[in-house]
Amino acid sequence: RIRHYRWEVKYEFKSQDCFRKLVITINGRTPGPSIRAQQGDTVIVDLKNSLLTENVAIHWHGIRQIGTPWADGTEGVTQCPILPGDTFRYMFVVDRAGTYMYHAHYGMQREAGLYGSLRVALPDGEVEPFTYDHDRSIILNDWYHKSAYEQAAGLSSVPFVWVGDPQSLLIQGRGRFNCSTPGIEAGKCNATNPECSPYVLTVVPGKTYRLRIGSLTALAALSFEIEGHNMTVVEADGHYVEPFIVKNLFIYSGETYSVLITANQDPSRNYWAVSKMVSRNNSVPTGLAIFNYYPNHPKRSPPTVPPSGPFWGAIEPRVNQSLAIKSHPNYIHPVPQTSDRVIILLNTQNRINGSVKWSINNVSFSLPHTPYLISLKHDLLHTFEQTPPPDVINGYQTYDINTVAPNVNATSSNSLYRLKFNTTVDIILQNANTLNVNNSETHPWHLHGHDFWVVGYGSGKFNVSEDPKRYNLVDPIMKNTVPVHPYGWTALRFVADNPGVWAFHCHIESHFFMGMGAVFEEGIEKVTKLPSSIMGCGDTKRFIRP
Ligand SMILES: O=C1O[C@H]([C@@H](O)CO)C(O)=C1O
Repeated sequence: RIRHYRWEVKYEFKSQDCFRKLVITINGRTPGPSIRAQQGDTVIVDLKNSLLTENVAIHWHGIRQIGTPWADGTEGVTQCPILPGDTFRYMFVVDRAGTYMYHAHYGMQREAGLYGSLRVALPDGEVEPFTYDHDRSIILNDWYHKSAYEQAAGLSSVPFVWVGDPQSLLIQGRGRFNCSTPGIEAGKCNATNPECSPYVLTVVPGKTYRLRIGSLTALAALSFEIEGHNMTVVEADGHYVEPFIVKNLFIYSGETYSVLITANQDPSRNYWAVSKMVSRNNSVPTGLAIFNYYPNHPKRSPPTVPPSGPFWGAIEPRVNQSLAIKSHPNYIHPVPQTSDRVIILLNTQNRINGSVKWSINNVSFSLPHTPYLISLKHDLLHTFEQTPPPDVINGYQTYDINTVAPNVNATSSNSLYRLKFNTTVDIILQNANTLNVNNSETHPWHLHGHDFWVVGYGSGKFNVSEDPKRYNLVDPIMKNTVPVHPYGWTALRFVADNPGVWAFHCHIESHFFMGMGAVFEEGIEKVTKLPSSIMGCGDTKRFIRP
């Protein structure tokens, strides 16, 4: 079946957290319309760019784009940006049921509000390995009052201006900013604006809800909980997990989970649903929604103080949750027991020409002006640097991940990794100290075009000969986004079997902007004729005939 959507993207003034600012909407909304499809459907989105003075591109997060690598929506990698006034057609097959998302993948537009959810149902006659009465989706986000431009300009200037903490946390597009904060321009903030009234999730006592939770934060790692209710985690990034129960769910930008919640508490009142920023010391107020027991009034505030959530700095519970996520025993995708290539990606914060950057193996990633997919398919190899980045950094064995590096300089490059088609690749994400003493951050890494097996996590420095012996090669979960915890490492395995060019990057918007990413090419010779609609920038203009 075909699911056809017509979207118009434009700037509008909105008050998501009571503070009025310019946001990017789809058909007047942020989050944008939810895409609902069934496994095997073809999704068509005709996207009209009405931003007037700004390009756009949308990425279908978690959709592997098998056979349609040009529809991945990653500006600079798989397509040229969509110009103002143009309408671009995204067309792709959703080949696997699960919980996915979409969002802008151009500059820092995602944090301007261009995102939404994409839910793929099972084919007729198939059932999930769990039961529930109702199915709901929410997206968690953080929210900044400064424009994406101001932030991007700050991040690329000397002296460097960091984006700082978000002003609020949104649950399904609604947050609360304290309008009495000193310095707020008169008329900019209105605490009674219905646009910022809390999101309400209404439940019927006794019923069980599948809540699909996604995070598209620009920066924040989150803990999500519903006061007084446990949650059973049953799905992660489109894969069934061996169910486990949590009181609070840690969720990183780019991840999705399904949890089951039974409305089994005192039905005479409402409860708070809370998102809290963790992993960085912060004073961002928690995001609040109302878990409304029918027939109580949906706007009635719960009689209790919202739960304050876990301590921001506790790493252990977050690592423990990562370790708890395993494949559901009846849905194991067997993982290859050996790999053909091991790439160790050392994550470092660096300084280049006086500005702060992030690098992988000392290479701070920058996008070329001509998208790789087109360059590689049409032999425009002069459009990016041909020396590939290293599989392991020189001196990795002796690199001290626990201190600020003695030499913090890195180089900037738009080179990419070329993978042999159908080979099995291990990626070790190795975390390290930042430019600040005693500091290492959490980075959620997202791979386009694939799911990978998460074969291991560890603390400290990855040991090339010993740690692989402890990999989970029995029932590892498959995901498309995974955290690397402070001072730790995360090991992934995937098969390079999807012809195309795929971004792999930290899903923190400013970190990718600062160079925290890489690109993989595989099977470019198997990619069929590229649609001319993705062309029009850089050296691709030569393919457009009058
Ligand atoms: O990339 C980052 O830069 C700042 C800080 O390290 C430098 O100001 C920060 O907290 C980041 O995550």
